[in-house]
Amino acid sequence: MKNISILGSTGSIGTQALDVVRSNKEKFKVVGLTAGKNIELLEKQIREFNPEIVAVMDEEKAIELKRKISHMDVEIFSGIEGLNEVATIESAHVVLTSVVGMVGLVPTMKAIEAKKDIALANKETLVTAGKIVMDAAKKNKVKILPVDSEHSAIFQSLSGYENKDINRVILTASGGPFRGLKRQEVKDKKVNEALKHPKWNMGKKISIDSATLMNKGLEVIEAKWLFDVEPEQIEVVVHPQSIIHSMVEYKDSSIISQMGYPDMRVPIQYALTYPERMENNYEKTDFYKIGQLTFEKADTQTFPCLELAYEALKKGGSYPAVLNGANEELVELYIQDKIKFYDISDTIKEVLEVHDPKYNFSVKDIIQIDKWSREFVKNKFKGV
Ligand SMILES: NC(=O)C1=CN([C@@H]2O[C@H](COP(=O)(O)OP(=O)(O)OC[C@H]3O[C@@H](n4cnc5c(N)ncnc54)[C@H](OP(=O)(O)O)[C@@H]3O)[C@@H](O)[C@H]2O)C=CC1
Ligand SMILES: CC(=O)[C@@H](O)[C@H](O)COP(=O)(O)O
Ligand SMILES: [Mn+2]
Repeated sequence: MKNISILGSTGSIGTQALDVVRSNKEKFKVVGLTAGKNIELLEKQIREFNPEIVAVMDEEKAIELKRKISHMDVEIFSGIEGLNEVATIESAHVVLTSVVGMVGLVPTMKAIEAKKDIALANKETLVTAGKIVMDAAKKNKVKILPVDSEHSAIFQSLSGYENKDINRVILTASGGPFRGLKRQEVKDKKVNEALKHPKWNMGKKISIDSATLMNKGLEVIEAKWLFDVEPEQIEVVVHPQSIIHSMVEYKDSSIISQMGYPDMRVPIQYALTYPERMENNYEKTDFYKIGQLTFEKADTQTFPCLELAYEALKKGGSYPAVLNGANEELVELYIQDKIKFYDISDTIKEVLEVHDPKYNFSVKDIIQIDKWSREFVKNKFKGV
């Protein structure tokens, strides 16, 4: 039996992970769950999966939940300390980090220090503090098992090979809902259209990131830390069918990829069963229905966020954390219809230009730098 704690169990990844558990109750036991504020869904999950402890980020919602289920045998925590409790629960073997945003960094570090293997969906953790996280994982001898579909694909395509054998990793991108459009056509697009991802049903923040291509930029940075490759070895290829989830080219020019019908339960399951594979009844890939697998260059004129992420990665140090913090704030403003599509990339460009970088930093420093970047955005759009 593998015991799992899920940080962000009420989200897109969290609920799909619980679906994997639901179909395999003899293999997995849920010991911890967390939500941001959706206590209605969390309560249902508690009733179904009977965890030992749960946490709700929002303090008032945590109190409300305690009142509602006071008769049940589950401890309820709140705030970031609550997330840390769920991340470090004694009985957990693996912690799935599926909260959205850099708020996942501290609980992930706590889980690593408590020697839990990490099934990592929360890419912002590696974007902001990749070196610190990977060093801590090495020191504590814990595995970081990628959940993000592209990184799971690379991880699977790497089996048995060493880093020195790699020429490049090729991240595939769907191109997002605005693929093929030009700046003039994209500039006034509203959130409802940006949320219509062509292939995946995901949370709002990552869906907007897909529309701007920042998701691919964050994934380039995530790949650097997970696979110890240089920015020049990471290539992005637009592949609108989202069947090839990513690829590795080796020094002998062979390319190995992982493919399949786009369903996040597959990489989630693999991270939870690794190194074993487990049967499931998910949709199988029908190549005759798909017909063609096509490839395009990413349009970085229309979607500058991808280049901005490469630039932040190449500059190194605290630049990726600044890029991420600003992006999180800007995406939230865009979702609230307070700013326009190109305010996102324009502002990230500005904040990267004025940032005074740090090259040696702790998690505490990164939290400060993240805050500074968010303040930059808040000041720029004060009063909107
Ligand atoms: N969805 C996908 O297919 C993929 C997602 N990812 C990554 O996985 C992560 C999760 O994405 P996704 O599941 O789509 O996101 P969702 O928005 O669907 O879910 C986010 C989860 O985090 C919780 N949460 C939100 N804000 C906070 C906060 N401030 N503090 C604590 N908990 C919070 C939410 O709680 P509540 O419901 O109460 O708001 C929810 O449980 C992201 O980093 C994303 O980039 C990676 C690859 C694919
Ligand atoms: C499912 C997943 O891993 C997402 O990150 C997805 O890849 C987003 O698609 P884009 O390629 O459009 O960013
Ligand atoms: Mn992805």
